[in-house]
Amino acid sequence: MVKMLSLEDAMDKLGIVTDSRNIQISNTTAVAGVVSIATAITLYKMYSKPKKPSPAGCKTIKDLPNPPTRFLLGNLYQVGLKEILSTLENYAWKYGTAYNYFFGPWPIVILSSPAAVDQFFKERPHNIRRSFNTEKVFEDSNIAGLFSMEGEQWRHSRNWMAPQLTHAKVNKASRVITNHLLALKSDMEQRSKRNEGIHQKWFPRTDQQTGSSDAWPETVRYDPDDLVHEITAYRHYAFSVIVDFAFAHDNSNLFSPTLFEDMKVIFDVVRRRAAIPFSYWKYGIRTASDRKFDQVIADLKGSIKHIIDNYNPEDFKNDSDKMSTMLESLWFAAQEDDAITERSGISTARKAAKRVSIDDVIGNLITAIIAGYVNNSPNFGASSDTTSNTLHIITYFLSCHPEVQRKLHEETDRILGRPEKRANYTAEELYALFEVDIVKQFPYTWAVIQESNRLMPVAALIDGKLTKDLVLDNVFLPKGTTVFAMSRVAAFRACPTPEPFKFKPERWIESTPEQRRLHEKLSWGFGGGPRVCPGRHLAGMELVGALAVVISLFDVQPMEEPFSAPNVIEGMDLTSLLLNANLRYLPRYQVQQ
Ligand code: HEM
Repeated sequence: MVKMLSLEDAMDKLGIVTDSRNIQISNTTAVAGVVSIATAITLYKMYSKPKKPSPAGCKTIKDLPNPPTRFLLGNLYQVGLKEILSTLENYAWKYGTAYNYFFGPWPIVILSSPAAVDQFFKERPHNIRRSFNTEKVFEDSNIAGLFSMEGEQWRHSRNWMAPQLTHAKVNKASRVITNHLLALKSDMEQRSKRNEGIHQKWFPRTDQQTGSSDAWPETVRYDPDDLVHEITAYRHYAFSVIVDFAFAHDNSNLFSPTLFEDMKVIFDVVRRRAAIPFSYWKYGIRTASDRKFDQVIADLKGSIKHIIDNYNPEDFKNDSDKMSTMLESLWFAAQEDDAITERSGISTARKAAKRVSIDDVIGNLITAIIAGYVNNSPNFGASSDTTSNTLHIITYFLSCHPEVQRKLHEETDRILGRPEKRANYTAEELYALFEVDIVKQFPYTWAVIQESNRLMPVAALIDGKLTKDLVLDNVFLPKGTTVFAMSRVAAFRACPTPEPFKFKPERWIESTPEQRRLHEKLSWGFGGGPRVCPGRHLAGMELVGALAVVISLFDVQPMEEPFSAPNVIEGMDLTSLLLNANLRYLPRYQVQQ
């Protein structure tokens, strides 16, 4: 007999608190029912529509190859969500520049020719929108911002957000990041100490062993449980820079001290909500994390409102050299104070900002944190930190390429001084050494970042749904088609320099002007077209700062592990995350205890 239980009971079992509802259902019947109805509706919609004629000479979706499918499951049986990117990329190499992948009965067109990916980026957001329910989830969660918006709303937000993140504006932020660099240095010293402790435990010095000459001293005490995957130091750094840049100006006590931890709940909840096809939380159904989410958002909004209410415009007027935070700039733009808005470099945003509501400002500031700290790709439940994962990936590449690391050390030592000296710089001393544009100041360091982004971008795949019929790379795709643009594969296909799969930062410096131009064109680590990452200049400065000032103080090496240890792999949701990359950070200077 099928056990009947109320929705409330079921949700309670799952840790979900409901308002008083008393719908009687059985688990399996309900799930089977929903799946069957959804499938039937989809199949009906797919096959009842009159087929549109495709332009002459174009392929259609039906002409595209696909990996072998199973009834109703499509290709889903072949892959877990974690391996989705590597699976889709391998198929792209096997099936070519355009193929179908079936998510159950739903075909998704996977594009990986440079021409198609380039056009995909250019067509967004007008003719291609984000797929799945990104816009709705953010909107229903009251945190709509640039990342999730579409259409006119997106254009409007982009018009006033992008000017806050220009190259010129970001260059003024080098003073802001110096303090955070010093904090990162001391975090890295801790991390170095901890990992060296593990190393010493695994490989105790044999001359300290006792026992008779025919004893078998235990010279290796490797224990994989000693290792923890954590990039907290990088996360803290990325988080404090973006919070400072967006609103706080070195005044972190404007926010709750637990904000860093609390933000995680935002990402977790948004991710979960995106995976569920209806906005359950709007109907009083709430898990503990949904309630925590509401509280964190309310606190955040309260803090931002408090900053706005207590803001003294004179502070800004009296210090014209100071970089305005995004919040200040937006505040002034909204006040229509022409003199000040011009000085803060946002006059182009003024018109757009006039119509900005406090909720728009808040939503977009939260978006900046989400996108700058965590690239939350809600479509598939992916969540991976953009800046901090990029830093982790780069340090891993450095550990595998000592000759590249040596060149990076040469550049940074030449510009900033020997490690012994610069390890003790104050924030002011460090700031004095920075040129206006630190990305240009450290060309080799920047080439290392570009090369790492080419090989392992945090977003190697970007999704979209067509809002009108389009021909992409000679394939006719009707309105409503979901496409994935495989930007990494596309960039590899047209790599203008030899050995495309190798880590060679020199290709960004020593190649011909034509090769470099092509590399830049194919460089989609920050997306492309109108929706290109507006935070890329800030991210560039953060990354160069961290590598040049902090990471280069250490000799980064892989932890010594046996062959039985798990391989380093590119773990995936939809964004890259390096797994099993355990590193040693050997200081190149005497660390003060
Ligand atoms: C290494 C660090 C970063 C990487 C690799 C990165 C990468 C990307 C990529 C690939 C996109 C395009 C996603 C898509 O179109 O679907 C994007 C969009 C975006 N990024 Fe970044 N990002 C980084 C840092 C930042 C920072 C620091 C900020 C904030 C200041 C930021 C704000 C945004 C926003 C708001 C969008 C959405 C733009 C739109 O849809 O118009 N990102 N980022």
